[in-house]
Amino acid sequence: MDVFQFHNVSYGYTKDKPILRDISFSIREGRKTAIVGANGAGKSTILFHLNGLYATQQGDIFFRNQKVDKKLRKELYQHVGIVFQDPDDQLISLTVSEDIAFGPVQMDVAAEEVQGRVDKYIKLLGIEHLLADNPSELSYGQKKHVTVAGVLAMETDVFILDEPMAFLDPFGKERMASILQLLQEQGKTVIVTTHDMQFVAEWAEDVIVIHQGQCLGSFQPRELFQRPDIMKEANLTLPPIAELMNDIWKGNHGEMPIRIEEAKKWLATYM
Ligand SMILES: Nc1ncnc2c1ncn2[C@@H]1O[C@H](COP(=O)(O)OP(=O)(O)OP(=O)(O)O)[C@@H](O)[C@H]1O
Repeated sequence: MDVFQFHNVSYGYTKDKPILRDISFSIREGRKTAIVGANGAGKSTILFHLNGLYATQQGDIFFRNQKVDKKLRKELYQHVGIVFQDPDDQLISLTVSEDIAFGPVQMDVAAEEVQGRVDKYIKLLGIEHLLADNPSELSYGQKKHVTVAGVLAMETDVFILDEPMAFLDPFGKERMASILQLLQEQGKTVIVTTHDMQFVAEWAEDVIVIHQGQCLGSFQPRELFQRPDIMKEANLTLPPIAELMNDIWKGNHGEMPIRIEEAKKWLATYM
């Protein structure tokens, strides 16, 4: 089943400049979906429609086959958690602990359960030592961990993360990758925007390509990397492993290796 469908959606921040132009695509339930495209392509603008922050101006959005009208748009946040690209847009409380509790409190989760979730997600993110700190005084990476914990604490079944890996150190990236994996194992739908094509290769099942406010299609990663026309039009680059392997693979011996583990196996077999 599709969790979201966009039908001919257009959107502009001002009347004279369309940002999303007649966009149609679907996002499947329980899948790991990446939305990719160059800076300014319109990815964040799409995400803000997915959790009801923005109302459609033209076209229709369907959430689990139900048209998103005024009423459903207001309820979407209970199903769809979103981690913004810039944590400063999201952190509002005076302590980390209050910030993580904010979402579930808004959703009328019982106090005891809220405390249980705060404890659980600070442990998962490894930020127990920050609990009493003021979020505004943390580093970018620490703030990001707090916002992720806050959205996890809402326990929605759709998770959206705008550039989850940006500016994280290698350890932070690993932790983020394992959280995304955990969400997938729990059967959640996870949607991310990213510029990191190696991450797309390693993680994504479906990739939606956006270029100048238009959708160039939905692909599986390997399929996309073998479409130089789409890659070029959307200003995307191959993931480093695919770039490296492309010269020696030359279409021989099965599928093009795009992941690190695949490349290792391929090299051990054929070189
Ligand atoms: N609040 C706003 N007011 C006016 N224009 C905006 C606003 N937010 C975004 N835009 C414009 O909309 C376009 C798409 O922006 P958006 O943030 O959706 O792109 P993006 O694909 O997420 O980019 P990036 O990869 O840089 O995050 C850009 O031209 C941007 O300047």
